Amino acid sequence: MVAFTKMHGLGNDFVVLDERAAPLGLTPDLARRIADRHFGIGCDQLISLEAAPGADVFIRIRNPDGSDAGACGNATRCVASLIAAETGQRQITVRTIAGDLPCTILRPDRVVADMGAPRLGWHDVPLAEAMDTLALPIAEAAAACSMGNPHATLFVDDIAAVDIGKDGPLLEHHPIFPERANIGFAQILAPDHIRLAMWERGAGQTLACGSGACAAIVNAHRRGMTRRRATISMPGGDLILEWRESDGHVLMEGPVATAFTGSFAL
Ligand SMILES: N[C@H](CCC[C@H](N)C(=O)O)C(=O)O
Repeated sequence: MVAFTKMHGLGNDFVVLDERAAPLGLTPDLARRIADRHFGIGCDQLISLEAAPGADVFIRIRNPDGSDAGACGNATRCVASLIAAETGQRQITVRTIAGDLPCTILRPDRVVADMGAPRLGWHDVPLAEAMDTLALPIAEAAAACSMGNPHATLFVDDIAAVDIGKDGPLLEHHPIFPERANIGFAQILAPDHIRLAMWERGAGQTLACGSGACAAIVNAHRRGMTRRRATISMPGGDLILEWRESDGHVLMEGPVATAFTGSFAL
């Protein structure tokens, strides 16, 4: 039997598997089956912990469609809290394929993750051809950046008027995004408050997305719509984001929770 921990950040939920001692031999098909909410355990992302010399842990991030992701803000905070509970450390470095992310444990259920610096060039996202990442030709007000994974933020007047289940998948698969993209619909409520709804690449609509919240503050500030620090309210709750002026890193503060633990036969 394989033990798992079911965690979430703002309802963005994860099956966390510990592969530090030995790999489980997961394949995209197995990942899809574990992530299935009816025939499996169910989650927005499947997270594998792996040993990481020089960091506290490496996380491999898989979507419910079996694809890999380079970043996951909510899982980064969740895993940091898990490792902190094991080690008693207050500072945890979570390694991802996109880099090392230093995390600070504020409380057992509240973590700040340094998500690193966004990448703002069209080829970084990536986009299909050279263009201004602040003005994508897919909507009136749309901007893109990479947080280690591709994000587009569409600024809308009223999120309630958006048909996310229709527009989300169309934009995720738009030819402008050769690796697809995570799509955020953002409504500016105040210079320090953004409402955000997410359509995630490979996962669909989720209650929250940490890297999407990072992209929202970066893109909103670049467009002159917000300050560098804001509360991002998503259906699952609030994150506090700061795009730090001194080094350009994005800091994300928010809650983490363990829902339950269990085991299953692979
Ligand atoms: N939920 C995650 C992001 C998952 C991104 C994934 N859907 C991708 O393909 O990049 C977060 O909290 O940042």
